[in-house]
Amino acid sequence: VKVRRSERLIDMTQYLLDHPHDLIPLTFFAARYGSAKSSISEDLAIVKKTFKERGTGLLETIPGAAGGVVFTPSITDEEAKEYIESLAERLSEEDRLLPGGYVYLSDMLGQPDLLRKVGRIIAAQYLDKKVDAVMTVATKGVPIAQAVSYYLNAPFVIVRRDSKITEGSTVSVNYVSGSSERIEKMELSKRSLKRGSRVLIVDDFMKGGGTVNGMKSLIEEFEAELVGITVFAESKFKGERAIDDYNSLLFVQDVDTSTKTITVVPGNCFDKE
Ligand SMILES: O=P(O)(O)OC[C@H]1C[C@H](OP(=O)(O)OP(=O)(O)O)[C@H](O)[C@@H]1O
Repeated sequence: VKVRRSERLIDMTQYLLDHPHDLIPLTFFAARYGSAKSSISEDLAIVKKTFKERGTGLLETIPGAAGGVVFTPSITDEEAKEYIESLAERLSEEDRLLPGGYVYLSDMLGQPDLLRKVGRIIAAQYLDKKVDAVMTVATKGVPIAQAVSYYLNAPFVIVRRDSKITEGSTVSVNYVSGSSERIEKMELSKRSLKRGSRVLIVDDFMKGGGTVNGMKSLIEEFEAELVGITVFAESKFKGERAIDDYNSLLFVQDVDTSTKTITVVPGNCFDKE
């Protein structure tokens, strides 16, 4: 039975949003709606135009028999900036300062709407890159990595600071935990990453940068490739950070221990444009 255009457009949009980065042949949609490929092409042109105008993402058409369409989620700079500014404001208002200059984020990092938006914002930073895996360290980085992995349609891998037999054989590295000048160990199951994988590092918070540095050396141990680093928030760090090329969504600019207040502003991710 033939499906009307208005219904096709709604269902096709939903399908594309649910299958980011998948190559979907036109014949799939033609069969799904009992329509000619030419009608499907016209439908997709409408979706492509609307996605572009609304900043939903890119809809690329791959020509040829093995061709089809690929949806790559994105977000406009304006929408991302506006959202991050609202997060900065929220973080500055509430009592979130922890000892050692850390900031309490766990409530925010458990909110589905925040994770959806942050996942989309971070994934959009790597729109033009190929990412085979998203790497983070247990525990607070995990929800962010999962959100980003949805939008990139790439698996996420969890680096751990403790050994578990359920992880099988692992590769481990020692790293200096910047904030505490302590030598720590982190490890990743050997099964997690193939050689040559292109890996994006995400984490919830960066202080001394030791943790991110540890993940960088793990990626080298796996003979994989670092695509980029994005942290949800970073704090000022007096010492020398061993990482210079990273993105942060938020920056804890000022910490006043007497009034227990912090000033949070948007991070460096907008400076790079
Ligand atoms: O830049 P650094 O000085 O290395 O600090 C950033 C680390 C510390 C903190 O993790 P923890 O709160 O220690 O551990 P978990 O994420 O498991 O809560 C945070 O999630 C980053 O991973």
